[in-house]
Amino acid sequence: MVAAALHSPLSQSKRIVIKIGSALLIDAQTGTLRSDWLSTVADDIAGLKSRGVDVVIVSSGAIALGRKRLGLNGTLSLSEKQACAAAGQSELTRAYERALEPHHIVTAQALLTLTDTEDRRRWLNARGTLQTLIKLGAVPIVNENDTVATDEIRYGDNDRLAARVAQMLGADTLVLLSDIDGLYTDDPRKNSTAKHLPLIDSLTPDIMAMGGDANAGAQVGTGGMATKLLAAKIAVDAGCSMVIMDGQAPSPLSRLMNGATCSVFKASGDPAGARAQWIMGALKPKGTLHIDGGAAGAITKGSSLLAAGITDVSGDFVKGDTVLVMDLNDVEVARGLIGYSAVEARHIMGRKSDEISAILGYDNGAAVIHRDNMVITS
Ligand SMILES: Nc1ncnc2c1ncn2[C@@H]1O[C@H](COP(=O)(O)OP(=O)(O)O)[C@@H](O)[C@H]1O
Ligand SMILES: N[C@@H](CCC(=O)OP(=O)(O)O)C(=O)O
Repeated sequence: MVAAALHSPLSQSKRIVIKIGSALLIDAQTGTLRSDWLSTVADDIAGLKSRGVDVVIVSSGAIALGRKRLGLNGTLSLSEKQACAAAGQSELTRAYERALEPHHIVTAQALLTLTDTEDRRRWLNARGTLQTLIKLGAVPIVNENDTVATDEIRYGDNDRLAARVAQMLGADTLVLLSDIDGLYTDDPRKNSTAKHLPLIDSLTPDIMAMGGDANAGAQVGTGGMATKLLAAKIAVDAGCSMVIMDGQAPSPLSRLMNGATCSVFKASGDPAGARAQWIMGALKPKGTLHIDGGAAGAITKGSSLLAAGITDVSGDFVKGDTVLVMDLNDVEVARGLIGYSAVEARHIMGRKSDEISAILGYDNGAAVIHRDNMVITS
């Protein structure tokens, strides 16, 4: 059972993404899974969930496990890595299932590509699936979809994928379990005078330079410290604190709760604020929805926007685009990421949510704009 120490980086967390690197899961000598260690992680996860914390795992290890199963040694080509990932992924998922089953926790495999986290239509789909799994009490086990992820369109490391998942889900904490207890001023395996940094308030160019080259130090996995710093940038900008700790010994999350040495990268703001800024700033509106007085009242009180309150649709947009929401006097009330295309929105405007599937032949959910994807601007 995990009990939160007052000043632990996890003490205030409500939603945590935990990234587990290959070096922790797989024994470097034998290439086999460290299942005893994994069951202590499962105990920690069960403790967190019993306190009401949402937990999502991003786990590497498919390539390392598949390499052993397929009997491949030495440097691998990209297609060999992809083949190993395909052969190892089922074993990886099974390992989490076995570890969490005794706690009656359901696991769910989610394989994502770079495009799924960058293209907003796919982003909304992935987010919807993961949010639903969390709501149902399951623990999603995320990895990169290596089968389709070629060099140009792949992360290649799960540090940044984990940060994108944290951003997508509005997590407040991202924990990278690594083979090192945090960020040092230089690679401590090469420079014995390197100093440990317990708290990083700002990702200055000096800090970013401390990671050196990607792949430095990595024996079993990929990435080194450089990709962890890139992940930190994504996470803190999304209002999510990031922790790097040495996860090699058993019960890493309990140890973190009890004050284990780590590096904490402080979030700038909170996830809701960062998301609002993202919707308002970075994304150019592609269309406008006009809504009636009842809908304007409902969304300003925090409800999602339903089709029934929409009176007019203009512009040409697809699912995931930003649209403006105007009242009947042409005053902007809100803007947000829409769950339907312009064509679909024109078909369903003014209609009841339970009519959507009969009108379109499918249903992307009752919310034309979900409250989590909308900023009230009036
Ligand atoms: N400034 C630094 N601080 C800490 N570790 C560093 C630094 N620069 C490079 N490294 C190396 O990065 C390694 C961690 O990366 P990696 O092995 O890829 O971890 P993981 O498998 O958890 O993704 C460390 O073992 C260390 O050798
Ligand atoms: N998708 C790959 C991830 C590779 C990777 O990021 O490894 P690591 O540096 O150990 O986190 C796999 O499952 O092997």
